[in-house]
Amino acid sequence: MLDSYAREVDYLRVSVTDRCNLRCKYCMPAEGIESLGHTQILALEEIVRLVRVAARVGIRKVRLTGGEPLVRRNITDLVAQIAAIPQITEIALTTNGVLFADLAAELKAAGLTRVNFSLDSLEPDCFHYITSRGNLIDVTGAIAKALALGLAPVKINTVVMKGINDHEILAFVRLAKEMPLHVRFIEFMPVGDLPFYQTDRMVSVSEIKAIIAQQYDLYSGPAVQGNGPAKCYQINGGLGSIGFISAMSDHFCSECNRLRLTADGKLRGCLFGKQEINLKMALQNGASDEKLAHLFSKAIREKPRCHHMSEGWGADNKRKMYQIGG
Ligand SMILES: Nc1nc2c(ncn2[C@@H]2O[C@H](COP(=O)(O)OP(=O)(O)OP(=O)(O)O)[C@@H](O)[C@H]2O)c(=O)[nH]1
Ligand SMILES: C[S@@+](CC[C@H](N)C(=O)[O-])C[C@H]1O[C@@H](n2cnc3c(N)ncnc32)[C@H](O)[C@@H]1O
Ligand code: SF4
Ligand code: SF4
Repeated sequence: MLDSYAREVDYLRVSVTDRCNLRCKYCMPAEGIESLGHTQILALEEIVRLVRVAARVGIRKVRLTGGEPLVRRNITDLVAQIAAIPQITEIALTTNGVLFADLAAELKAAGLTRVNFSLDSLEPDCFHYITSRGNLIDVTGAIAKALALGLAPVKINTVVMKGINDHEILAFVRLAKEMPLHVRFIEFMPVGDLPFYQTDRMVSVSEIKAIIAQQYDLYSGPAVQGNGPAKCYQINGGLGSIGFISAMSDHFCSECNRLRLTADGKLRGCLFGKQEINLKMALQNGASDEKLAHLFSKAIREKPRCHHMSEGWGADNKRKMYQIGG
């Protein structure tokens, strides 16, 4: 379905949980997180019903995210049930990878199409520092497993932070050159009013490109399969590719194609907007599929033209990235 700015909205990002087994400094504080209770989050059957209804208004691609989607119990059943909805042509996952290796084969058998991994450092100590508790080897093992299972294209999301991991930019490019991995450098966004965010920790895409240009020529090539905002480039002789997600310096809102469903059942037209439609409440009040479809259409019609992130997150905006589904 087209929104008010003639953008085709066919992509739904579903946050299946606000919980996570890591504490990446750019996303969650290390201590003091209060998770939603079981009764507050959408049941798996409710998620499946909402995706089925969303398909009626034109949603064709679904991405499971969070929090960490793989900490949600019975996630494989959810994948299988969404994959069984005839209009849904793609079901993808964004994960930190920690639990992926053990679940990979069953997720693929259930119908998972592809997977994006968050990986911000290739150095064990730096990785542990950024994630507050993670082991790099779990994630590299998970990535190897995804490649072995042919869940291609396998993408890597790397949030670049000045003085933290910006010295590894060229190492990530080398990784994308030597392996069939699609590394996307992401600008650090001030999502969720986090104390760790500082304007001078953000490294812009143009700064990242200047560092890469010291050693590599990037050139435009065939687009990598995807529905997201990354701009993709090839490396001479490379097996993978490099992408840039310039959420801050050059936002991509004019091409936005997505809605977001939060773990507690709120439908959002924009990652940064404050407007939400309470689908959990509608479900509890016995809403029919027609009524729910109407609410999805309303979210699409009222999708904002673009974000206003430079104005800050707003003290009244209590939402965090891990609650919205990054
Ligand atoms: N500003 C903004 N950033 C987004 C949006 N969607 C994704 N991002 C950023 O892009 C990163 C990568 O997103 P992924 O979850 O891997 O999904 P994707 O890029 O849509 O996936 P592909 O379909 O593989 O292109 C996220 O972590 C966010 O930082 C969005 O709608 N707005
Ligand atoms: C919130 S996580 C959820 C999925 C999963 N736990 C993971 O880490 O891939 C989704 C994505 O959001 C990104 N993200 C979180 N906080 C961010 C921030 N402040 N700026 C930019 N990207 C951020 C992460 O890098 C990750 O790729
Ligand atoms: S980015 Fe993903 S893995 Fe890291 S804390 Fe946020 S939800 Fe967890
Ligand atoms: S900031 Fe909002 S409008 Fe812009 S791309 Fe992200 S979700 Fe879409």
